[in-house]
Amino acid sequence: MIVAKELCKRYGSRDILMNINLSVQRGEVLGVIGPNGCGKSTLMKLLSGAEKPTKGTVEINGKFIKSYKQRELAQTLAVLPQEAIPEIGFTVREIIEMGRYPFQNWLGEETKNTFQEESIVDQTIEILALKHIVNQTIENISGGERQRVALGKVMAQDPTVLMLDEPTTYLDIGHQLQMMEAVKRWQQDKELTVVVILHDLNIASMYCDRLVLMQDGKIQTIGEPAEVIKEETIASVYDTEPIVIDHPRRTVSPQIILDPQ
Ligand SMILES: Nc1ncnc2c1ncn2[C@@H]1O[C@H](COP(=O)(O)OP(=O)(O)OP(=O)(O)O)[C@@H](O)[C@H]1O
Repeated sequence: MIVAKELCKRYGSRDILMNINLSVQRGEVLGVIGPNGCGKSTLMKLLSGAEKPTKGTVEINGKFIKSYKQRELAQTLAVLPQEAIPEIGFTVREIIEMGRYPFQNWLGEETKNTFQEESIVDQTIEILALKHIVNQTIENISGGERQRVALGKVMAQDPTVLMLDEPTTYLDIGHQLQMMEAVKRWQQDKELTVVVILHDLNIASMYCDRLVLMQDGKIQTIGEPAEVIKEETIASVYDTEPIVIDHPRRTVSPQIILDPQ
């Protein structure tokens, strides 16, 4: 569970985030949406402890984030940043194994049951359909495969809280859905708490329990997709005139059709 209270972030003389209050329940997927530069990544940096707020607090699983030790935080929370840096020269399997570092002692031995840990790496490779390329080095696989490997590394970390910054960038529509389905299955199996930044509002509407729509460093609206994905709201925040329709096969996932004038 994540609780953010009165979060503010200022860079120099610019207020980037202003008085953000939100909570994410255990097992909930919260999507963060909003135009470029509205403060989504900054919010994720504060929620994950990568940056300190100018004011306000963040609690993860009932404990203030600033009081976590680094290793303890890495055992609780995994973050997939916007541009996950590829580990050049390492194989796909080696990169996924790196997700286990927080659980290893200084000799590189697993501090949990070894059989179970081995199977986490193997399960991850299986779930993300990476078996056929496990021994290939990262520079010799496609951009979409690289994105799945980056997710694999955080999956192997076996966190209770997961934060993803635009995990579907660079993916074709088939792989976007494959990626989101993998996250959803994993999230449901382990009752993970997930915060995910998404630019694609249709994907956000389909995969998130609630959405927080940000504008100029503030929360514009927070609620279920049907409460947030509304023509007048999207029009005012994104300065465009979209058409919002019900998904023909789902009841709770409004979809956006663009209609440039
Ligand atoms: N370290 C920093 N120093 C100064 N300004 C920053 C810093 N990091 C971000 N900003 C500014 O804060 C604002 C919000 O940035 P942020 O990356 O959080 O936006 P975003 O909503 O994630 O954008 P995008 O959708 O383009 O990724 C931007 O105007 C950015 O230039």
